[in-house]
Amino acid sequence: MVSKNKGTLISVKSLTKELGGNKILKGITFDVVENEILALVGPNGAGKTTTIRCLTGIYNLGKDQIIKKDGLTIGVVSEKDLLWEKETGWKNIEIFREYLGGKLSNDQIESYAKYLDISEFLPKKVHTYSKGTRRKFSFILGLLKDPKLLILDEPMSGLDPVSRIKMRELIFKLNKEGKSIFYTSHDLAEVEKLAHRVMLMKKGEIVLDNLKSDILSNYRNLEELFLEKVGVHIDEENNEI
Ligand SMILES: Nc1ncnc2c1ncn2[C@@H]1O[C@H](COP(=O)(O)OP(=O)(O)OP(=O)(O)O)[C@@H](O)[C@H]1O
Repeated sequence: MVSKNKGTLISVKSLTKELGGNKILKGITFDVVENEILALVGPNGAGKTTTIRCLTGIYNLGKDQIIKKDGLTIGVVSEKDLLWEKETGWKNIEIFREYLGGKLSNDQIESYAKYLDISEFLPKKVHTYSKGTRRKFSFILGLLKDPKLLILDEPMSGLDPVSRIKMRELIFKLNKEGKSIFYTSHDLAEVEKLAHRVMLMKKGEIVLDNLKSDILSNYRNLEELFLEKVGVHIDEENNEI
C-alpha cells in the first residue's frame, strides 16, 4: 500500500458490490489520502464507475466497507451530467447550491467559468450546451461545496485539447490549495501528466496501486503497464475489420 504517512480521507476495505446477480467489485481495498491526485484506470466494464458510486453513496453498503474521515466534504462530478435541462446555468447553480449547501459565491463561480471559457453559457438553458460545455459546467457544480475531496468520473471526456490542458492546470491548482482528487480516466497520457498515484482495476479487482513515480521507474509509460497488466489478446484469425 502507498502513502502511509498521509492522512486518510476514505478507507475502503474489502468492498464488494453485486449488480444484476454479478459480482462487480470483488473485495477491493484502498485508501484515498490527503493532498493526492489519485487516478483509477482500467478497461471498459472493470468497475470504475461502480467504485465511484459506492464512494459517493449512490449504493447502500455495509458501514465497515467504506470509512470516511469525520466531517469530510466531497464534491462529485459523475459520469453522466445530471442537470436541470430546461433551466439556465445560473438557475442550476442556484438549485444545486441550495441543495448541497454550497459555499462558492457567484464571483468565484464566474471566475471558474471564465477560466474554462463558458461564462457566456451561464445565462443560457442547459439543453443548449455542447458536451464539453456540460462537462465543464458539471465540474464547476462539483466545486460548489468547496470540498476537501473531489471525486470525478472521466472529467476530461469530450474536452478539446486546450480545454484539457486548462482543466488539468485547474486540477493542479485545486490540489495545491489542499484538495484531494480521485478520478477515473481512459486517457493514460493524461493520467501520466496529472496523477500522483495510479490504481489499475481489472474485472472488479485492483491489480496495481502505486505512486506514478515508482511505476515509471519500471515501465516506459502507463500504456506499457496497462498492456502488461490487462493483457492484449489479438485473435489472428478474426483481427481484420
Ligand atoms: N445496474 C447494473 N446492473 C447490472 N450490471 C451492471 C449495472 N451497472 C453496471 N453493471 C456492470 O458492472 C460492470 C462494471 O461497470 P462500470 O460502469 O463500473 O465499469 P467501468 O469500469 O466504469 O467501465 P467504463 O470504462 O466502460 O465506463 C459492467 O460489466 C457493467 O455491465
